[in-house]
Amino acid sequence: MGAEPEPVPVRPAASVVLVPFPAQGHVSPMLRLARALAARGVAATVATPDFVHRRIVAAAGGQTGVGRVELASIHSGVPDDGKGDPPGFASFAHAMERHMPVSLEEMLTTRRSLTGRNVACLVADVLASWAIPVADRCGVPVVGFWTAMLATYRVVAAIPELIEKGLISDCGIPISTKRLNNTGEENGEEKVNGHRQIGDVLYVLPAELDLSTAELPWLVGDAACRKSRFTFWLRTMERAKSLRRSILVNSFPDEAAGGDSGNTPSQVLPQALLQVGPLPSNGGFDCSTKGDLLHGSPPAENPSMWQADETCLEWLDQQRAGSVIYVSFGSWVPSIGRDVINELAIGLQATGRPFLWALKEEPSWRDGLPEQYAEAVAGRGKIVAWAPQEDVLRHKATGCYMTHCGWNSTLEAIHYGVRLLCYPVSGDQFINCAYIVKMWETGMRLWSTKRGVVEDCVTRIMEGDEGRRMQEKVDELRRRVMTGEVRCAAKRNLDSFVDGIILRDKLRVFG
Ligand SMILES: O=c1ccn([C@@H]2O[C@H](COP(=O)(O)OP(=O)(O)O[C@H]3O[C@H](CO)[C@@H](O)[C@H](O)[C@H]3O)[C@@H](O)[C@H]2O)c(=O)[nH]1
Repeated sequence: MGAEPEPVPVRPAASVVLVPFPAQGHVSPMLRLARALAARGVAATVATPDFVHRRIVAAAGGQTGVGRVELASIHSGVPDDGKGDPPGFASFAHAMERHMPVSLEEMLTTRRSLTGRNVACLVADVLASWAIPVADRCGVPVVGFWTAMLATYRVVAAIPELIEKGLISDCGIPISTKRLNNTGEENGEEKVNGHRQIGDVLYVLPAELDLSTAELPWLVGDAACRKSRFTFWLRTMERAKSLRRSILVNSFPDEAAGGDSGNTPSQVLPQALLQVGPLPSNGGFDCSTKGDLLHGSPPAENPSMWQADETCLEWLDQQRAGSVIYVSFGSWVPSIGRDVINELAIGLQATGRPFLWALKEEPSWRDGLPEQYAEAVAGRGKIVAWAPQEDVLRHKATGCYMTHCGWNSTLEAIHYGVRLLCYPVSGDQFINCAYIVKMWETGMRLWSTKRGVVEDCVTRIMEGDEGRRMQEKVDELRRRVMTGEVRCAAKRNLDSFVDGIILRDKLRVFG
């Protein structure tokens, strides 16, 4: 990041507690938000369940702070020895409703009795909606934080309408494979005032995305898993309704610019949605013409739950500029399957190009590799458990990124101007992929990991005119998002949120 963090007043203006959902893709942006608040003079504490806290403190070298941000632990009751992968959703879903509220309530009341002041605001990840009633009970104003695209928020907020219009059952299962953003033309509908009329379909997304009901975010895993994810979403969105003040969104203003926005209806939501992204990793926010574009300085240390393998960077130093395929499926997706991994491995080998693959050490991922694969690709293919991803993306050797389209990865690729090969797996990744491929044209979809398809797509993105056009498009998007008016608008949203906290804390009234 190029921008220097802003100077901070000696005495914090107000204190804020931030509660992320306990997954890497949520903890990282919450830490960034906390750093941005700290850079504006607010005392920020990121409170995570003990099983996350242990890992990020270990990654931060035993320190209970990152920069000026304090790290605090919430008792979860989830058995964990702090080693290996953190517990998954099934293990902590119960803890979020039963154990963690008690611990957070104690934290908020203890802080009040120690300082004589209420915490000025609690920022709750919308997916950590369990924290909202706790804040209400403690009389602490609460604001939401959405770590993904605003478009995805619109889709989940539209669940009641999706049910009402018969697109999904009341368990969230698609009733037909209708397009989510059907243009409606086949139904003889007309555009009125630039917006298509809502008929038996719902226009929550721009038409050119062409998403189907089979790509809805809660359709994860088998039938039982889908049902429980949908129940989770229903509860989450019910609680989100009480977030009357605002929801901060880690996306950039004008996500859909360049598309046919006439097809996107205005959806009435109960709160202001403030786009404040991409949140910088060091708390600074530079919206000059140069903006946060600089490649020179490294991203600030943001500890993750796994130790990054720093040998990646020496290895990248030895590769030709723009020659490396970086491959990662993030932190939160279930294994894509043994056969799929096997074909992908053979396809990557067949490209004859250097590749760096962040592949989890779990057998469900690694067992898919062909026998003696490491030896077969030695010198050209490097496989690590966890890469220093931002450093990898900003490295001049990196030519393209094969990704699951997690939103943080998507933002990081925009920030560092890297073209994408998209292999969405679950959740919001299909929506992100549709934006990348159809709206921004900064990547192409890898429909299968069959060796021939991998070889063909890698060649097209790395050498062809198609790939060159994508590079131009991603450079253009990067400039639009990281500099000038869009960047300034994100900064203004963040500043007005902070001014609101400080002012209302002074007046001891919020809302
Ligand atoms: O080897 C690695 C792999 C990942 N990362 C980092 O981990 C984060 C991964 O985030 P993301 O790309 O969003 O993927 P997930 O961790 O899988 O994120 C979950 O949360 C996101 C935000 O809500 C959703 O968009 C995703 O679909 C969901 O899977 C990014 O900051 C990466 O830089 C590393 O540092 N090293």
